[in-house]
Amino acid sequence: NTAHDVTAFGTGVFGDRKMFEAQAFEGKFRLFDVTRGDGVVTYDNTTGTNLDVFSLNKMFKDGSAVDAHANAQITYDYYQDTFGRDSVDDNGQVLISAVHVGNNWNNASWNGRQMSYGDGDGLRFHPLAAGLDVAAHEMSHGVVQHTANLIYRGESGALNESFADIFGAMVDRDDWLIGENIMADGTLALRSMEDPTDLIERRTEAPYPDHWSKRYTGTLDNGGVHINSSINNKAAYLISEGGDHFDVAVNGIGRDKTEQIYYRALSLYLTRSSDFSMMREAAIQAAGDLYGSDSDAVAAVEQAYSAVGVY
Ligand SMILES: CCCCC[C@H](S)C(=O)N[C@@H](Cc1ccccc1)C(=O)N[C@@H](C)C(=O)O
Ligand SMILES: [Zn+2]
Repeated sequence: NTAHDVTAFGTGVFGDRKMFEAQAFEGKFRLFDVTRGDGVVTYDNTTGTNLDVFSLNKMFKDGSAVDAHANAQITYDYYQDTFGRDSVDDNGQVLISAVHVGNNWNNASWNGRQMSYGDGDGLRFHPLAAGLDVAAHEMSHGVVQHTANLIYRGESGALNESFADIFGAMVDRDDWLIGENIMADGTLALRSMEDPTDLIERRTEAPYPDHWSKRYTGTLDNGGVHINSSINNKAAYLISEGGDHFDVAVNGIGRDKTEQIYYRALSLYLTRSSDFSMMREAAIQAAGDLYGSDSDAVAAVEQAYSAVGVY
């Protein structure tokens, strides 16, 4: 009685019904998708044993498990379809998600091996697994780890966080907001790439920075990795959508070219200690490789980084 792929069904955190690949094994069904790489698997951390989110029929009722599993599949497919990348390591590594981690934990993480999702406290966050951009954010940390492996501190750490947000917004493609569907406190989102200053960052109680001159230089948050990420997020937004920012006009080139430029910069040119200035150079080089050194893409990258004060 070998395991085999089945189409299963479930209800997400917000009651949305969805369909996804799971596995039939020994008369039960479990959230192990054998059709993507070496697998996409989701388990319930409260009972602690791997693969144990199962159902006696093809209906799964744990909303966080359903959302985490479906969102991991969507994000796996994004990297495969957009860049030809097979999972976080480009070698099919099993994509593992754990749900119900911690006690009403208001966060989600990538720990070097797996994605973990908290349930949120219902005041700040709803269960974080419900956010497609959360799954894409966390899986993208895995991609960063297997490429530039940017040190998670200071400017390289802010780039690490920014790449997680950039690809998060490219997977959850209908806006430039991060966490917009899981906020329980009435705020617009956790972060905005379109206008970072729309939102107050809780550690500094100041608007997120949208220019290098406004960068955080303190020691909180590993030197502001979730704060200064907004400077690079704004540059990515401007490259794609264009706009006037601090009297610099940027002519946007769209999401498709923008995601290719960032993926190439991340996977070919950036290193562990790269800073914002090196990010500018890597993106110019990647844009030139892809679209020509005198292309609109190169011009957009130069304009966007100048607009946020990075040279
Ligand atoms: C172990 C501690 C957590 C490490 C930071 C993780 S990678 C992270 O950045 N998590 C995201 C979660 C997220 C993503 C998208 C949308 C909403 C929430 C994050 O931004 N966490 C914020 C709350 C933070 O840690 O400040
Ligand atoms: Zn992160």
